[in-house]
Amino acid sequence: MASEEQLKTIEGAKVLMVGAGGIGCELLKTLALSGFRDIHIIDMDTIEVSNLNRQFLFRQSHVGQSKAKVARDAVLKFRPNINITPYHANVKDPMFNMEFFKDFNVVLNGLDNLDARRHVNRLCLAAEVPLVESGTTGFLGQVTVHVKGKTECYECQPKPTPKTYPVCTITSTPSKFVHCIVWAKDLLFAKLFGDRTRENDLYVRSSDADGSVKHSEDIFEQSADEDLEQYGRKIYDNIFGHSIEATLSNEETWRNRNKPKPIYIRDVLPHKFAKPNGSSEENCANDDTNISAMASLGLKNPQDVWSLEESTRIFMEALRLFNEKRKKDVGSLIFDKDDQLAVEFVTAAANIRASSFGIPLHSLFEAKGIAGNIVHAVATTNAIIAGLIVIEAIKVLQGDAKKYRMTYCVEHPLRKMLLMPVEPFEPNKSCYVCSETPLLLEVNTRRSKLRDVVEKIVRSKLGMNFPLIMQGSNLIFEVGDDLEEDIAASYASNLEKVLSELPAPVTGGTMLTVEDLQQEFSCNINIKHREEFDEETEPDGMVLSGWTPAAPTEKAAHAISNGEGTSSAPPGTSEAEIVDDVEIVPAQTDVPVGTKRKLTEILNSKDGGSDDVRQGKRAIEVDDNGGDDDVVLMLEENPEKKKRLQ
Ligand SMILES: Nc1ncnc2c1ncn2[C@@H]1O[C@H](COP(=O)(O)OP(=O)(O)OP(=O)(O)O)[C@@H](O)[C@H]1O
Ligand SMILES: [Zn+2]
Repeated sequence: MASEEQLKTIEGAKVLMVGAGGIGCELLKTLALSGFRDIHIIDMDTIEVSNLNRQFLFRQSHVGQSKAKVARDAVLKFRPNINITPYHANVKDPMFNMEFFKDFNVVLNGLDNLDARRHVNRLCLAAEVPLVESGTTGFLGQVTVHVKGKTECYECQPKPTPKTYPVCTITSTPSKFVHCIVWAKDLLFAKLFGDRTRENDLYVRSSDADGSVKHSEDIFEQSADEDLEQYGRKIYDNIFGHSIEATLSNEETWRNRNKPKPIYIRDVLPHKFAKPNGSSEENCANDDTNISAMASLGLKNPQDVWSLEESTRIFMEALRLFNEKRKKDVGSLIFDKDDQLAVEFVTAAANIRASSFGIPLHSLFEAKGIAGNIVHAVATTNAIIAGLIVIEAIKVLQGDAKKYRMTYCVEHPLRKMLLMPVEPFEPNKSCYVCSETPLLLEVNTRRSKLRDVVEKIVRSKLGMNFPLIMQGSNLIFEVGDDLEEDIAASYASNLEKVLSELPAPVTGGTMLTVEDLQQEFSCNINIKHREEFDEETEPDGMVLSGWTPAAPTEKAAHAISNGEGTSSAPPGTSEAEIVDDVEIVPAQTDVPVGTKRKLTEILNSKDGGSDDVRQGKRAIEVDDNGGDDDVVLMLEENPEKKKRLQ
């Protein structure tokens, strides 16, 4: 229960929530029930069926409607006298500018992507409004507090880039199911149904009539004398048969690996693959996203693992359906985890490849999770996180800086849950966002074009949407709808010039100023000329640095991926092991049962004692503030140990 003083603060506060999804629904409900009376919500999405299992403010009848608006209506039903203002819009829209942000006492994020989080962080810094940031990944989650000048900003700690795999593992030597999924989704699916003019590492071979193998790109084209079944069989044999055969010819590759087995369709489906009788196509053909190869083959349970024959049938049927029912999309499709037919095709192709490489097969449900980079959301984690957001918001509104906590919800290797509150970190002095520290860009100024810097650095690494680039007082590039024609043309021509040949040349020693007026954000980049870059480790052909995390031994925060490397992981996890996008956090303590220790002591303890913890021999209570009520408990063997969570 809130104290009277807290209630007064709560009732007078104007709060902005960004995101009305899994965390957002919980948060809006908790805010309303805690007494908040003036809440604004921005969400750009409409409700999807897949949201209904956890976004409890939404019902089947709301599918297709604005999340922000429906969330408002649902909460007003039980709190009719409060003000909730919904915006069905992207938080990056220009209307949500610094002036808009300034109007709020606190901003609460319930987002799911790095881009939007960075954008909100920058506007909160510019408007000097405190931000309570959050994220969840399955059982993991965190709430962090960002107050300009007092605590670190959301970008003070570098975020990890999403996990990538070496191309050769994907194209030639997969050893895990995820490698097969990446191959099926990013190479095969893209090649067959996406933009064929794009570079694609799928290396395929086609056999001549006489059986010899020749390299051929055009096997992906259906030739005039082929029907769809022949076309499908040709592709199947090439990617699962001939190309495997070809990689086997390189003995060296297989010296220490299990050799894959080529698969030819005649051995799996010897007879013509007739269109199934009584298929349910009629029932589902109206909506593209409902067209399903599983439905037309009568396979119902997404949790079943298909046999090689079933995967082969799905592969052929999905290929047919794309070409017959979704012909208009073919050539421009991008894999989408909510596109049923795309998921079916990718699952089937990944499983056929997995069969070939002796990798365990997976169900469509599992494959979809891997392909969509999905860690299935846990409603309870969202509810816990929403509660913690409100607790921090109240502290922020009361200006109770000493009590701010960043709280991490950790799934321990033993699958015991741990809530871990830590004092927020100070701003990182080398953060290019909240301090004025310049960045350093090593680049070959005689080879790289301005376009490379804009795309690879300014947009991608710095997350700017409307960048403006200056060399000294010379404007060399700007994005905007209202540019005069001749200026727009000169910027367009600058993009194609190498840096050293720009009208205001950019060479070693030059300092660039990069601004995003919409984000009210600007930073400086010192340029250092470098001739060579390592293709493997520096694929961008340029390296941005000068922005380092705060020293890990003091207070370290890392990031657990949430969708796109978005959320943060607990302190003391600097050696966290990243396994398929989820960080596994090593246990870090050696404390006798029942002992209370300050969190910093525990995090700094060298010997770790983590084996004991992993084996369930100890119970640890972490009290970060000698009796403060932010107490965390990890229970091992003895389940009746004290439980006190906030
Ligand atoms: N730039 C943005 N502007 C406004 N809202 C955004 C922006 N980016 C993300 N969101 C919203 O943040 C919410 C995040 O919620 P959540 O993580 O539960 O994702 P979801 O899309 O609802 O579910 P899932 O991705 O798991 O299917 C979404 O409702 C999404 O629309
Ligand atoms: Zn910062």
